[in-house]
Amino acid sequence: MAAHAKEQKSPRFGHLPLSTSGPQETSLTGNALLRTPYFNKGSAFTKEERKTFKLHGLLPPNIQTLEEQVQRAYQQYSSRPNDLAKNTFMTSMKEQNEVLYYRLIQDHLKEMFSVIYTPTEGEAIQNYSRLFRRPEGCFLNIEDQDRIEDNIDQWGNPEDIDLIVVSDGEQILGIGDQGVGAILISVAKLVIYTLCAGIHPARTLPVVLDCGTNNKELLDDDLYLGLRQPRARGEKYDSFVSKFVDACKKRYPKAYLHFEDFGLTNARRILDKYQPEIACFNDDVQGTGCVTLAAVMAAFKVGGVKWDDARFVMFGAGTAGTGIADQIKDAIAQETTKSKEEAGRQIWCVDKPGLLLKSKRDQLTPAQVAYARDDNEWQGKQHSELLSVIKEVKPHVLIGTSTVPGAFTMEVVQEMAKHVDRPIIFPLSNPTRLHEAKPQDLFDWTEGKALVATGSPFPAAKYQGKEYEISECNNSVTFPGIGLGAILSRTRLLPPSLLIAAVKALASTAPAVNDTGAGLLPDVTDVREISVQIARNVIKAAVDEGLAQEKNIPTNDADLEEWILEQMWDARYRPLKLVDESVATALARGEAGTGSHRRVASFRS
Ligand SMILES: NC(=O)c1ccc[n+]([C@@H]2O[C@H](COP(=O)([O-])OP(=O)(O)OC[C@H]3O[C@@H](n4cnc5c(N)ncnc54)[C@H](O)[C@@H]3O)[C@@H](O)[C@H]2O)c1
Ligand SMILES: O=C(O)C[C@H](O)C(=O)O
Ligand SMILES: [Mg+2]
Repeated sequence: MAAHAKEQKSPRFGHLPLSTSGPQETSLTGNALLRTPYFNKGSAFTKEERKTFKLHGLLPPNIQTLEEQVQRAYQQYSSRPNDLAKNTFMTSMKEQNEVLYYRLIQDHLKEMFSVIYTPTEGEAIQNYSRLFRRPEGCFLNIEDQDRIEDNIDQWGNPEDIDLIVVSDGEQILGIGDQGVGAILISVAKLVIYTLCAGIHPARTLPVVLDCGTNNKELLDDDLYLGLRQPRARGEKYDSFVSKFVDACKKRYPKAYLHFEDFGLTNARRILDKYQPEIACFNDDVQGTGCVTLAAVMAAFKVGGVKWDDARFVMFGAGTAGTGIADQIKDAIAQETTKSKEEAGRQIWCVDKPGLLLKSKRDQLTPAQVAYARDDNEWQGKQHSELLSVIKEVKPHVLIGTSTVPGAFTMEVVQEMAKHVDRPIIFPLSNPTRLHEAKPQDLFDWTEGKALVATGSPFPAAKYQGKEYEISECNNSVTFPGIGLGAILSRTRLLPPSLLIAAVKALASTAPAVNDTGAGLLPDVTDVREISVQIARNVIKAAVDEGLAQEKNIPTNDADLEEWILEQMWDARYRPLKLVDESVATALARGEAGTGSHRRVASFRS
């Protein structure tokens, strides 16, 4: 449901582009209001609201607070037998009452994060066509390219959408092609944006680009809801993506575009094409690169490693692996006197055939070619499997984005530990079952010396009676804050300088500076505050680069932080004001009951 950008007056800053407080206006009453999750307060509608909005007789008489509702909802949640059932419960709750949904998660963030996001969301995606109840988001398909603009158009006026998350479903987490089920990764990433950075939930749009699927199980499933045909490639695919991006630019010129879980052959190519044209971001390449770099920086502080001679092995040089390598390369070049090319030589990439070598360059993606080694460096040496590469390179850092569970064996890890004091090991493949190693094993195999962060959440590891927090090195720590900064500054583009600014903010919040057993990255419960720091740096960088289109950005840090905070959406009930349908309809520019379910509920926010 698109929220109109009613200008908000702040006592401190005057005009604010985004509104997050004050009354909300709607023409909806009775059952229509109760069935609109963005407005519905259920048992918390006040006495006056029940009268004004004709709710008498539609609700039991007792009026509850949001806190009481959270208590009840949490009991219902807890009674669900497993994580997938809990995830389904939460999806239903979101369709009933959005404020309650977000408040419930906010109050139990640590416990629920893995249920509404990775890894359980992966399971929900795999079961999309079986669990389907109500569509959520915008479904575009490659056979209906002529309708893209119309379909996109249904979601609001040009001012209404700040953020679009889009996936084509080819490489969902590490579970591969999930076809139309990818809509749920777009939805989940948007939920994280709202929870962790206060992005207004009604000003976002989840999209799936259904290009067919090569997942045989889905193609053979009678209940599969997506296009039942092989995944399109080549010109047809490119024209689909291009028409989609053009429609977004035309319809929502201010929206920031987030690409998620595209396949290896497309993810980087699409980013490279659109990065110079619009404010866009690929989470798997850039978000992962940023968070991993921040974790590496924190580990270097603990382990005393210097950028000049640090050696890195990337296991799995796909979208995420090369994205991380690029961020690390840039950091080496920045922290030392080396050129980017020299910096790249401190990174060894291993993929399916082994170490990437120049002689095989015609089989490599452009992003991989940058890391291919000279064959003569490896003449007479084993380089086709990870253990031999570890023996030769003696890396300080080993990062896994391969989707190969257990690839970091005891032998590999102990070989690494022979050569460095504090082996830095990040198994990042999601979901949990695909991790290259389990954190507890890494501690056991290295006598507690390993510095570890993982892609999905893990319990603390124990060594000799002491507990070590395992930080989640997941792009969810970075993409919300980067998005918040991009949206509030209305940056025209998102060049690397803005990402560097984001990493600096994140790295400065790292808790494990003195090896106390704390994790290498901030905890998820702190992400909202960290998002403010990240957004502040991104906004400042956008201003410095002349990219910020928002005119009223405060110039000093304290004011800037307050300005950001005032525009972050929070899960609390706001007073409702009944307006004439013609006012609301004019605002929504649509006719009630005809367009998408967003349009039906015309309102100002
Ligand atoms: N923690 C995070 O924030 C984060 C972010 C993005 C991706 N990931 C995870 O990283 C994994 C990869 O994602 P991606 O988008 O880069 O996928 P991708 O398909 O682009 O890359 C995977 C790479 O691993 C390689 N690979 C496969 N089997 C291998 C083997 N036996 N040995 C060596 N390499 C092998 C593939 O050839 C490919 O290059 C997924 O599990 C994903 O969930 C984690
Ligand atoms: O979605 C996640 O949990 C992180 C990442 O984007 C992934 O693809 O694994
Ligand atoms: Mg992803």
